[in-house]
Amino acid sequence: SKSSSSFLLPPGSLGLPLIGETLEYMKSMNTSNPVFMAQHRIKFGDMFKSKLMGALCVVATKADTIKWVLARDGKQFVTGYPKSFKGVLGSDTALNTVGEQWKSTRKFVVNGLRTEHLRSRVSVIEDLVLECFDSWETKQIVNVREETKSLAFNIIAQFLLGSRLRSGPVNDAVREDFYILCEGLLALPIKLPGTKFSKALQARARIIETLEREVMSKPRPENDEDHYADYMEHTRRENFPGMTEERLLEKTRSHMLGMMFAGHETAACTMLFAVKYISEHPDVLAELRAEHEKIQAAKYGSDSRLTWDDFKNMHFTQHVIIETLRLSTPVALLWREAIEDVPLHGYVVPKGCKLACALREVHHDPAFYENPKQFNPWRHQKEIVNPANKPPFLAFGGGPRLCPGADFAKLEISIFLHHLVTKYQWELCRGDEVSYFPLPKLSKGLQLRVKKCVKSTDTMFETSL
Ligand code: HEM
Repeated sequence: SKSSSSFLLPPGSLGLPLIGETLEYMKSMNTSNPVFMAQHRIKFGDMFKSKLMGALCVVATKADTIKWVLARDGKQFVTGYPKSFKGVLGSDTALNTVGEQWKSTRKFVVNGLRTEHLRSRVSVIEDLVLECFDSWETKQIVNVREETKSLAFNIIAQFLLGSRLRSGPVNDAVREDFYILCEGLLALPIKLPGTKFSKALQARARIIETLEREVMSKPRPENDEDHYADYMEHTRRENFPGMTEERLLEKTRSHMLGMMFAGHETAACTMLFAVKYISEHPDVLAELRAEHEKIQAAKYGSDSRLTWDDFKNMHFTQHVIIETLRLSTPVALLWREAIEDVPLHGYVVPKGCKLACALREVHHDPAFYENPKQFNPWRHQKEIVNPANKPPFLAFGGGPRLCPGADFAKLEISIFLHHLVTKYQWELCRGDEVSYFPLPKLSKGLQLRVKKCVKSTDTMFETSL
């Protein structure tokens, strides 16, 4: 029973009434060296109970436990994101649905992100990347956070709605509201005027209203994307009992917002941190530049466009991306909820209890990663030489819900890095503080003093700011 099994929860602390240890966790993640998890592990062990984001939970920090839990999605666990997630995005995003509804949405999303589709998207993504870099020509200092946020937004917007949401006032309005929406996702779900949660709900309503008035009501240009209409059509065909048109509309709205969220902040954050790390490691930048200059040189002219095969040849770039994801781990916690009493390491995760998978802890575990705080893309080369030594890498999750957008994200980040290192040289303006809540961020957004490459062999600036 619930009462007897809760007796078998692992040791831990439940903190203050209602909010539990949420503020302590957030405070720690808002520093450059979050120690909340490490300190709890020392005190209570690798699996401990806590109260985070308003819910009693068991926190798992070891790779094997996390992989085991993720593999049991839909069997002993279901997705268990905080209330604020459902409130802001709606309960029909892939991340929030379970059972047949989730399978149907998953099928649709995975199909849209298959290699054949990605292959045909290379040039559209490259157009948007080039648009971003063209705008750097008139700037001496660029703020990488702003640039990557708007680039990643434009890429996912193009993927979902094609050219109808291309840059312009509608794009700006939706994007600005989308940032407000994201701020409310992990806020306490308090609907009082002025709270982040309330502002996020208002932003949600405005986004839907704008999209439906300015985008969806306009005819779809030939060969253009319309994820919205296609998703509706797909769901209609699935013929779920009791699916009224109103319900279908709400489901589609929620799915669209979920896709925008899933495909935007994480990718933007990875681009931002990749730029930070490569700027701090000239040896990595040199090898990265060499890889991309080789790709460019093989095209017999710098104006030639990238192809899927070029992407497949960006081997070192993939190590840089994976290492950036390992070190920064954009999604630090994955949330599940037990649907029955689940015995785990001599304890019981009782039915209804949340389980938080601490991915960051896995990626910083010295048992798997030597010098885990060091940025070292070459460490992933060794794994290829000996796959048996492959350490756990969970930045894209695992089990049935493994991120379906992983290749899409790697593609867009690779194209971004290609044009960055072949077109620009830069110098880092120092003074940024790193913190990690809700996603990894930099206090000043990473400012670069940029200079267009005159010839590919130019070296970095000599002067320091
Ligand atoms: C570097 C970029 C990205 C990272 C680090 C990332 C990370 C993740 C993680 C950890 C999950 C699993 C969540 C869970 O199990 O609870 C996930 C799920 C998901 N991601 Fe990504 N993601 C990225 C990019 C993308 C992109 C570009 C898209 C879309 C184009 C996308 C779409 C999704 C969707 C729809 C899900 C839900 C899957 C499901 O519940 O079945 N992601 N992502």
